[in-house]
Amino acid sequence: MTLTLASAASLLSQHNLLREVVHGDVWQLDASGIDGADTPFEKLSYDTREIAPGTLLVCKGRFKPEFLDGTAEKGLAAYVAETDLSERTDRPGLIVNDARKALSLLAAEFYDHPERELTLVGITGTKGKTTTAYFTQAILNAYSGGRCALFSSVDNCLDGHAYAESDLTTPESFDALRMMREAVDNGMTYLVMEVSSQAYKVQRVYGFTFDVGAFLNITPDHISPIEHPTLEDYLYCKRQLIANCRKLVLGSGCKHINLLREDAAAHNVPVSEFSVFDNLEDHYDPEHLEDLPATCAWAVDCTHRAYHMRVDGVDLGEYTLDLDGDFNYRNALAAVAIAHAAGVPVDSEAMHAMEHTKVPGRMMQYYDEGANTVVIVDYAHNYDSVVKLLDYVDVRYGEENPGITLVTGSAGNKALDRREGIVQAAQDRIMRFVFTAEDTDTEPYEDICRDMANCITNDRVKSSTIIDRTKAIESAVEKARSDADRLDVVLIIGKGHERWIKDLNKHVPYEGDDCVVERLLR
Ligand SMILES: CC(=O)N[C@H]1[C@@H](OP(=O)(O)OP(=O)(O)OC[C@H]2O[C@@H](n3ccc(=O)[nH]c3=O)[C@H](O)[C@@H]2O)O[C@H](CO)[C@@H](O)[C@@H]1O[C@H](C)C(=O)N[C@@H](C)C(=O)N[C@H](CCC(=O)O)C(=O)O
Ligand SMILES: Nc1ncnc2c1ncn2[C@@H]1O[C@H](COP(=O)(O)OP(=O)(O)OP(=O)(O)O)[C@@H](O)[C@H]1O
Repeated sequence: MTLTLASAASLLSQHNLLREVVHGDVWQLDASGIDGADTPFEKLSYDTREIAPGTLLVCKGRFKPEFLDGTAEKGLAAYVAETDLSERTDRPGLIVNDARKALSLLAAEFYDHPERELTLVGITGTKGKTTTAYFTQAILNAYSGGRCALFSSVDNCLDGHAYAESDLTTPESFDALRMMREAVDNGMTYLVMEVSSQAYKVQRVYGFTFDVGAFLNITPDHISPIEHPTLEDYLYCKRQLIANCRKLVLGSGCKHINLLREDAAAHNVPVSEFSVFDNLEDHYDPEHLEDLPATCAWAVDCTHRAYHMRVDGVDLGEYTLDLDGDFNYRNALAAVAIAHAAGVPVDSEAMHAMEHTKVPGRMMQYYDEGANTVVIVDYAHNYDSVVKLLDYVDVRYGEENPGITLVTGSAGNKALDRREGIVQAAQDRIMRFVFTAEDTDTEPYEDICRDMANCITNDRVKSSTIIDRTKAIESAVEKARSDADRLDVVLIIGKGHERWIKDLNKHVPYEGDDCVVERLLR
């Protein structure tokens, strides 16, 4: 479909976004009288640095009028903005109530609605989005012969098998639609994407309807001046996925679950809830398994190395994942329920496809038997995920009473609640903290580590700060290996497989937690 000034004005008007069309001193509702109003735009962009001849520019967010200087020479055809920018450009402007919503609608039109050619799966939740998205993609790929694309906070995949590092958990709407078009042109029929609360806050998924939406869980996170002012706002944004999906897969036990059910009922969205039990006998009579929830999983034995799964009342048998942790079995059950809601029959072999899926930087375990040491590199970085990680250590290694060291930092300038959360989750269960650098913007690493150390209230736990992350890991691992009499578990969290650390919000090259550990244990 071609996008012109006249058709863009008409689309924005239909969605009650258009205030007026400005061209010099002339302000009007009808764009058709403007020279070139029916000439197709060659390009759509939200960045002046990307302008080429025939570009329609959408000015959004913290856009500055001076960015327009010199854009006429580069080929700016017209712009969309929330204010009249005629003082900086003689190009016509579509003045709108919400430029981010406009960007999403215009991009869908510009790329000829690729979202309509894909079965769209959107996954939200505080924790488990990436893992569940990878698991779901594995099932849908197995079912469709490799026709499932993925947008995740780790990587994007537009052809079912090649992965490229991503910037955001949920891409900007324009980028999402551009990549969807590429995915469709590559023959993809499914897209699994993570949907962050920010995505709804800043309209990155405006106008999208997900064939299946999944709401995994909600725990405090992402509360800061640049994300969400309150937990209520965080949850409110996440809840928008329910209003914008056709079927909902919902994690039972979610806080405020009644509100989430009400959301689904208010929007006529059918709900499939899933539950996970550590120990089935504590909850159900093994003689009456017909009483079980339709979609659930339970640990096969006390080692939790395998789970039994049941979906929509059908027994799927035992699952053993390549990724340890009860939480990953919960993510796996979510993926199976999502795939079923997306049309995969419960008895399809594809339902087992995620058993050998690994997710970069999640639950990577290393053993040094000679030194009686286990090292785990994981992406836990808030209260709940650290609790869950320590629960796993307890189930797997608890009998050996290990000495646990936690190597952790926390994000600078945002998600401020994580600092206290991580310390509180761990301080009564570990031997030692090593505080270190994690991604920051302007806030110094030293201040973040000091903040975390100041949250310690248990005076039995040891702590030290080594800002250089490589050195922090080296020190923690070497210390653990020096004492072979007792089992040591070193948990290195918050960066996963990332090969950079952000300073001043810019990527600074970094060896990677997993690579440091592999080098040390070689
Ligand atoms: C708060 C927020 O959503 N910010 C995002 C947003 O910023 P923005 O629109 O204000 O953009 P900006 O960078 O200030 O610039 C304003 C506009 O001027 C344009 N520009 C800029 C310079 C220039 O010379 N010319 C020009 O036209 C920019 O392209 C932009 O369109 O748009 C940018 C790209 O369009 C995003 O990169 C940026 O995300 C920031 C970096 C970010 O990190 N956001 C985090 C909080 C986030 O979204 N996280 C969630 C969460 C994750 C989770 O659950 O783990 C996520 O989905 O990733
Ligand atoms: N279902 C879950 N419940 C609680 N914690 C989980 C769950 N799944 C994973 N985790 C923990 O959270 C970490 C991040 O997992 P994952 O990347 O899948 O979640 P995410 O929602 O994408 O996270 P984020 O938005 O913070 O990047 C894992 O390394 C693990 O420690």
